[in-house]
Amino acid sequence: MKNEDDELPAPAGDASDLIARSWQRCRDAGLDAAQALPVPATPPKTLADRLEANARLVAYAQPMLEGLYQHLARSSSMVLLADNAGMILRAVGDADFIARAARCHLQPGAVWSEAEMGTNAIGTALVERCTVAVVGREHFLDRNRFLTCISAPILAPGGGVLGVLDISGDARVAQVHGAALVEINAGIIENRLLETLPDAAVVLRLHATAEGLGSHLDGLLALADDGRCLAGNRRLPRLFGRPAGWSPAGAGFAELFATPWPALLEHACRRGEEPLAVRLRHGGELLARIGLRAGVRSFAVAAPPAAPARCPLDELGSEDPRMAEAIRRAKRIAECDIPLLIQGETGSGKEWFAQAFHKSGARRAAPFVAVNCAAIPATLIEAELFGHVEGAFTGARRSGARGKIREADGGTLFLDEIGDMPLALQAVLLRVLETRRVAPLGGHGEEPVDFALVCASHQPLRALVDHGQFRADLFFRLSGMTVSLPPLRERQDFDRVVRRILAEEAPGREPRVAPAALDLLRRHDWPGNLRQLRNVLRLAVALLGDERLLTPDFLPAELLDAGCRGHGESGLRAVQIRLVQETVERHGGNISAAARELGITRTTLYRKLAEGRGERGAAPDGGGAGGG
Ligand SMILES: Nc1ncnc2c1ncn2[C@@H]1O[C@H](COP(=O)(O)OP(=O)(O)OP(=O)(O)O)[C@@H](O)[C@H]1O
Repeated sequence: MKNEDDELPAPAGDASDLIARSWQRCRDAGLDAAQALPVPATPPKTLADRLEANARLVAYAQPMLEGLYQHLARSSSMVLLADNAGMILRAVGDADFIARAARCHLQPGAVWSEAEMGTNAIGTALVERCTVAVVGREHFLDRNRFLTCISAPILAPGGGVLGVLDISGDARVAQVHGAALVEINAGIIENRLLETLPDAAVVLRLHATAEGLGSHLDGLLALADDGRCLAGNRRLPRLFGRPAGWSPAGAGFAELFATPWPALLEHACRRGEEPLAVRLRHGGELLARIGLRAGVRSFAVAAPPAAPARCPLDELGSEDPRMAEAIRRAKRIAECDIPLLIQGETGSGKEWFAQAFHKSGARRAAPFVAVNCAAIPATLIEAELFGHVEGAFTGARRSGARGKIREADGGTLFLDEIGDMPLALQAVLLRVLETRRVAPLGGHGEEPVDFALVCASHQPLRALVDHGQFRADLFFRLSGMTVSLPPLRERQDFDRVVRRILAEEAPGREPRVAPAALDLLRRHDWPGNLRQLRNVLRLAVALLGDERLLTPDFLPAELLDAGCRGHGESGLRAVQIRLVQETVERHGGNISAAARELGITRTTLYRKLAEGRGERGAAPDGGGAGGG
């Protein structure tokens, strides 16, 4: 039988010093080409941590992974993203090849550094900091020789390597143009990271010719609002006649350009993205397209509102560990344009969370536009989101409509219950997210839009993807960062939540909550979560009038019945007893008055009091507090 290895490409004799250097490093490190596959050592938590630490990288790389894979589809290959330690973070590819690759741990969570896996494109690109192809038997470890891998490093805006973009495939299938593909796409990811740097107020795209401006060959320069240079992309040094690896970070605008900074801003404000010829300090001229970042668009005219003293996300109740974790994660990306997905039961505060997220970011001065995908008939969502021109369809508004996406331009679009969005529309939304352009129904042209995206769902979106009800590519696009809000019944800061809502509902006269009432509230299941709690407390405050003590009498009767279900009969009995004791106390020991108020007989009331004292023979009557 023919050995599969015989069909593999042999290492090109002088294939490269680069491969030879890598093999030497492997030998020096004591790696053995025949070594067995170790048991995977990475616990899933580590992968989750790395995904979180690299949230911006993952968010901007994901569309590139999918786009690249479309080029390669059905060619026994996959596209991978690894972090700067070589850990694979994401993989998109043929199901068959993914399964084969998993046999040598080429999968998310595995570390493909040279030290772990010998010469391989990911690990070797990280060491050599350049695009690397490792073909078949060029791999140091025997078990990896069925692969051909091509990787390009992804450089951080401020310098250093952030990660690696890789195409891996069957060594018998030639990866034509693979190196160019990974390199171009790595450059595009770098550009997106630079364009969205949280501190950048202005991003210049520079090119020597008008025809070349706007392509992936542009030099990019990110600047703060005072003209200080923050970072440049890998094409910038050549445009400024500097050596590769030169960084503009820290330089003032006037150190690089002879054109004055205010003139540049004025041009941007008056002429938008129309190219401007800018003079360089050391001679020569480049064409510049000036991008003013959303949220700071009007900074040349008026300063953007200052960030609030306390982060709005912190106001949501960070005393609960799960809320604190959700807040901590969201705060990490609040200043960047990474899509946030909020999962949580109905009424658990997803929209409030989204609003606080918006107010915590650079777009806080721009609109927050919410769309509930479950509340709009499927036939109308498209017009609602994308807008329509006059008479685009029967029933269309005569004047047309801008559509929610264009209303959110510059700000944040919140898509609630995204899981309910029809599949056909998911494809349209994906296109808008990819192109950042929107075409109103019945119109001819597309318009550019710029918004941060926050989505929410009470259904686990991942499960919808697994059942084919939600597009996987859209899911990855939406979930740059996912946070889960705990249901109210599981919140450890329940008492504080009650007090906070009471303070909001009865400002200046916050009532005290009697222990029995708090007990009742704590025991309830709260299927409607914060919304339901607020409604219950709002009603209680209305009934209280001038009274200052919120007792169980002010709570809806069904709270007692429904809420205690599932807590067992003894729990129910304890609540009933506490309720009876409190009522008697409030009536100064007047049993008849208390029984009248509770709607039970005096005998039942005595029995409850006896039960409370732990006296024998006090049988429960089995009814609710109002029975007897
Ligand atoms: N952090 C909070 N503190 C106090 N009350 C809150 C908080 N968050 C939400 N609420 C209350 O709960 C109500 C519902 O909140 P929200 O609309 O954000 O929930 P949701 O999870 O988006 O609900 P749905 O799943 O039905 O869309 C709000 O109107 C508000 O009264």
